[in-house]
Amino acid sequence: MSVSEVNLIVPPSPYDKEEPLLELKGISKQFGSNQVLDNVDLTVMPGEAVALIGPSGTGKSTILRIVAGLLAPDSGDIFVTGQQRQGLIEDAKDPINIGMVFQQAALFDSLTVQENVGFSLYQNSSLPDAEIRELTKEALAMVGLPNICDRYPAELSGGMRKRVSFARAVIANPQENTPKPTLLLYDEPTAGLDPIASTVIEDLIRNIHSNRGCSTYLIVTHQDSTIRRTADRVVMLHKGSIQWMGPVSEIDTTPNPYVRQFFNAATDGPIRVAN
Ligand SMILES: Nc1ncnc2c1ncn2[C@@H]1O[C@H](COP(=O)(O)OP(=O)(O)OP(=O)(O)O)[C@@H](O)[C@H]1O
Repeated sequence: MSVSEVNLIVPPSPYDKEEPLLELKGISKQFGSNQVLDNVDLTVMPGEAVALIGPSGTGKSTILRIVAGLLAPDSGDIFVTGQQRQGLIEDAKDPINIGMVFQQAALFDSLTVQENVGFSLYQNSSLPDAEIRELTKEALAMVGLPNICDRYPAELSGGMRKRVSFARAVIANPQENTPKPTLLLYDEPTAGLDPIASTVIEDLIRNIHSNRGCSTYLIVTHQDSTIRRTADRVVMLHKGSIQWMGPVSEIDTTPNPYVRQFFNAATDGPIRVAN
């Protein structure tokens, strides 16, 4: 079965399309004396596919971890479907599902693929084992890996592990009364993959995106093909501040010097490379 033949596992969003799904207002974060984010404002509308780009160490993953509720900003406000976030994800649940796909697939080595994908349902639902198994099978079929339930992460290639982590991020609990929209956060999903494996992942991201329930995502990537093939809008970060944002169709035409330098891979320009 191909990825495109598989049905949605997350129901459609009941939310008003006009309300931002996510708003970051004046977000700052410092680690010791290192000012990593400096007054970042970012709005993501339902259905948007946004790529966060910029040189290494510029705060992209830090933004994802703040959006996921894993890290608290020093200052600034976070609104999720208009509701102000209080504390971290462990303190209060968000009104939407926020799933994060980490750079290193972050699977538990001692658990099977099936147990990894169903992990949140085993932890947070009272569903019987057989139903969780069925849901994990569907999620694995969605990422094009229908027959690997009983394998262990160590037995998979890097690309397969990433696809398993996608399945884990999109699995939904059918016991939740109100269907919630999902915001997916991808941290360098194609890093370290060969060009063909990258294309598989990019297609998968787009495919999950076209399913309405998981239609919004923020993706951090350095890869030119991943930016062009997965994003509608691009946000360029440099030293913790947004330097440019615009549609992906403008990355080759904007005169913005940061964008020009980044896509030309030039050493000359406002982005200074640490030696
Ligand atoms: N928990 C932490 N403690 C101290 N410093 C941190 C911590 N997390 C991140 N940093 C620092 O914050 C800066 C930004 O890191 P971040 O991972 O957000 O950058 P990035 O833009 O995602 O980089 P890359 O493209 O290389 O992944 C780096 O200098 C990093 O060393």
